[in-house]
Amino acid sequence: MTSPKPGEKRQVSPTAAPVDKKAKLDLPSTHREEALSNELSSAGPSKSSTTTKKPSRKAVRTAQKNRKKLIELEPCSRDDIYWHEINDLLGKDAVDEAIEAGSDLDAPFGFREEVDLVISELSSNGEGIAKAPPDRKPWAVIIPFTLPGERVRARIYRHARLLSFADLVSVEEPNTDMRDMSAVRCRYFGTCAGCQYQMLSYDMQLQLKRNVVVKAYGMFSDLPSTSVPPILPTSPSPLQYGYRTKITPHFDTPEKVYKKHAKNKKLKSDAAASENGDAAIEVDGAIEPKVDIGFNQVGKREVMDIEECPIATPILNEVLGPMRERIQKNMHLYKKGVSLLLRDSLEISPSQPTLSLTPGPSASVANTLPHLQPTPNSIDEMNDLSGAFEKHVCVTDHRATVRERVGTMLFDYPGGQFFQNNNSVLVSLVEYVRDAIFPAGVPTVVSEIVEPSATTSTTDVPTHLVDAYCGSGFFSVMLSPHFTRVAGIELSADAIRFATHNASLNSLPTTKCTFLAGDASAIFATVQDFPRARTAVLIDPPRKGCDEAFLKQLRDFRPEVVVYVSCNVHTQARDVGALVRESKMESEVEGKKGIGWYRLESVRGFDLFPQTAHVESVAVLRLVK
Ligand SMILES: C[S@@+](CC[C@H](N)C(=O)[O-])C[C@H]1O[C@@H](n2cnc3c(N)ncnc32)[C@H](O)[C@@H]1O
Repeated sequence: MTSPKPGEKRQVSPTAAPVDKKAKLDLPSTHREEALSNELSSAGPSKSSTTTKKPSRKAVRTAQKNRKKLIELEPCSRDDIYWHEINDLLGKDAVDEAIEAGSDLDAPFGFREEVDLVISELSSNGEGIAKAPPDRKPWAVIIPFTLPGERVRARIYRHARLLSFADLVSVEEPNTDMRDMSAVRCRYFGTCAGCQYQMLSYDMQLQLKRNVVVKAYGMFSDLPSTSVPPILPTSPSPLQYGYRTKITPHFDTPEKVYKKHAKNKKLKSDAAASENGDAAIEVDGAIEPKVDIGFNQVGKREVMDIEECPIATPILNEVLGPMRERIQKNMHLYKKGVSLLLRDSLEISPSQPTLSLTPGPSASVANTLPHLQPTPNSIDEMNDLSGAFEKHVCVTDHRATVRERVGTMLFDYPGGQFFQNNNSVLVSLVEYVRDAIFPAGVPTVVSEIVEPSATTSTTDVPTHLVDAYCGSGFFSVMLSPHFTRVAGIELSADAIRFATHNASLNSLPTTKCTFLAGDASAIFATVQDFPRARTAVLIDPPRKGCDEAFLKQLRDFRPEVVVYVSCNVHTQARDVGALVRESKMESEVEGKKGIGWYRLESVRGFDLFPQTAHVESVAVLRLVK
């Protein structure tokens, strides 16, 4: 038996024994999932079945579901990435052996056991990975905030397949070439799940992100190494703190917190307060207990109370404090937990044209606090333009209109919709995409619609742009000066309304940019009049990447150049690999030899998320004949 590919199914006996989670939790040094896996591996009618109560169907189903969850991984998901990394770290033989023996879910650690480990490498998810000590069976451990070569003490809290997760207790021997704790700016670093890399120099962060791109193409593209060009150095973000234009702090259901507090503290006034479904009391003018409002704690579902986030823009931090106080005072009014929205916006003056969802407020009114700060699209622009100082406000309403400036263009979009989160890097990102589409140099700005003749050769520069997954038209509008026609498609009808509005906000001719609400694959039917040899297709899908239907339509359309932008380099590598392979196979079919295939020309990471392990990736594919 060989180690299964991610997502490959393993049979689970329908007679698997039931799991009494509570009882297993009480076992000393035994973790819930370890207990679960032990139960499951003893599947089959038990010898003592005459004395043991028959498991209920529900219990069997739950046990099977839990096992399945640990084994059948969503391809390219976080867990699937770990699985690939573990296979590399432990070696195929060890993995196959454990699967063969059926011990791939039996962890060699107890729940909350503390172990000394040496970190072997960094996972693409940002944590250190260590091998279990030599006196244990081959197993891997994931520990956040650790670096390769470090000797650390860690406390195990969860198991998966051939893998355990642990909290970092202490770094016994730090990697002093990499770790610089004086660089850390956030007091919650090491506990908050938001940032992974504050202890690293920025150059080191960029190097690590390049490694993630390299590994992603190795793990998921399924291309020979000769088909993957050397991954380019990661493009830096001009701002490394104070860049994030959107944050979503949240809090849990207050009632739960009150009940827990009441139970723990046994407050005298609990009974009275509980009668109102509210165990909060006023102590010296302050509401007790305070509900934590902030971000998730690393490795836990618990929310941490965080009053400031140094990667967020200044206006968001200014608003966060008073907002938290207001909510805390009125916490008893909340029946459920809430995810708050704070979005950095330029103030929209009442005289300026804008669009909003229903009659909701825009960035000119309500829920905003003004703040003067430079618009950090480019340092040159900031220095050169006298109007570079614009008023920033914080939008907290999902339906309110947010405005951002990128270079010379303005964008409006609803607060709850997608927009790139790091404004400071967007001009360089667009310029990179533009230069990839026009490798011989950017043509003079195209101001009029001049349809190319039908006899154009493939060496002609692109004149048409398809913007798939276009959101509120960011790439369409930014790149429109270089094309005669632009067509965008996007699932969200609201985003499409804003894309159309953004074209007019930036005075683009109405005939130049057209936007369609629908599934991305529907775009190709609407651009049949676009000359394929002079069309560039830009793809910027959500994290899950493109589906088969879209990739098939794209190959059928066969544009001259494809630029694939993604916040998930793993699904990007998968899709790019498929595009290269399938297009090559198609081009080798008798009678189709002239259609050409896609060569992966370049891949480069962009750092849209400094201090975190995330990386945006831009892949460029060109049709070769
Ligand atoms: C990463 S965002 C990119 C948005 C835009 N390119 C930008 O830079 O602002 C991905 C977008 O794809 C949209 N989307 C998701 N699934 C889609 C689908 N099947 N077809 C078209 N658009 C889709 C989402 O609504 C989201 O706006």
